[in-house]
Amino acid sequence: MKIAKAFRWEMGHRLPEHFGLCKNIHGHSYKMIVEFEGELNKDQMVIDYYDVEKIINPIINQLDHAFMVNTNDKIVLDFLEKMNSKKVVVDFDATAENICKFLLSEISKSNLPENINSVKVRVYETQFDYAEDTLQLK
Ligand SMILES: Nc1nc2c(c(=O)[nH]1)N=C([C@H](O)[C@H](O)COP(=O)(O)OP(=O)(O)OP(=O)(O)O)CN2
Repeated sequence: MKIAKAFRWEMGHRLPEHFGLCKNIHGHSYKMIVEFEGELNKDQMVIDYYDVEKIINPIINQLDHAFMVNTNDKIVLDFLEKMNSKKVVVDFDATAENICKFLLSEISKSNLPENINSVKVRVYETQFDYAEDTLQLK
């Protein structure tokens, strides 16, 4: 059985090596759908939506109104530091694919209930495109 919940956040990024417009500093209204798959627990739930929020909200709060910057992108990193601007420094370019991996890695740090077999995240960068990845726990 699966349950899912959607989350939104605003975040800036750029893809420094991109051939097109994405190399520019810009932002997106990101949307993530997180799915938990597993057996029903004693409360007849895969996981309570309240508990999903407890796991996901702190991760989203890190990202919301921040700029996700690759640690190698020294010009932007320097600018953000001088501006004392909210940032998430990562060791990858902020593609939708890598943001999925990042989110799954953050989710895996929380104490997930024993009955959960897998977690899937789907990240929409725009209304029309998304990346998706799954963390298999069992
Ligand atoms: N596989 C991926 N391709 C692209 C990514 C990505 O993360 N993974 N990212 C970008 C850019 O960040 C870009 O901002 C989003 O691209 P795009 O869908 O083209 O967005 P637009 O709003 O410009 O879309 P329009 O169709 O022009 O309205 C690019 N590729």
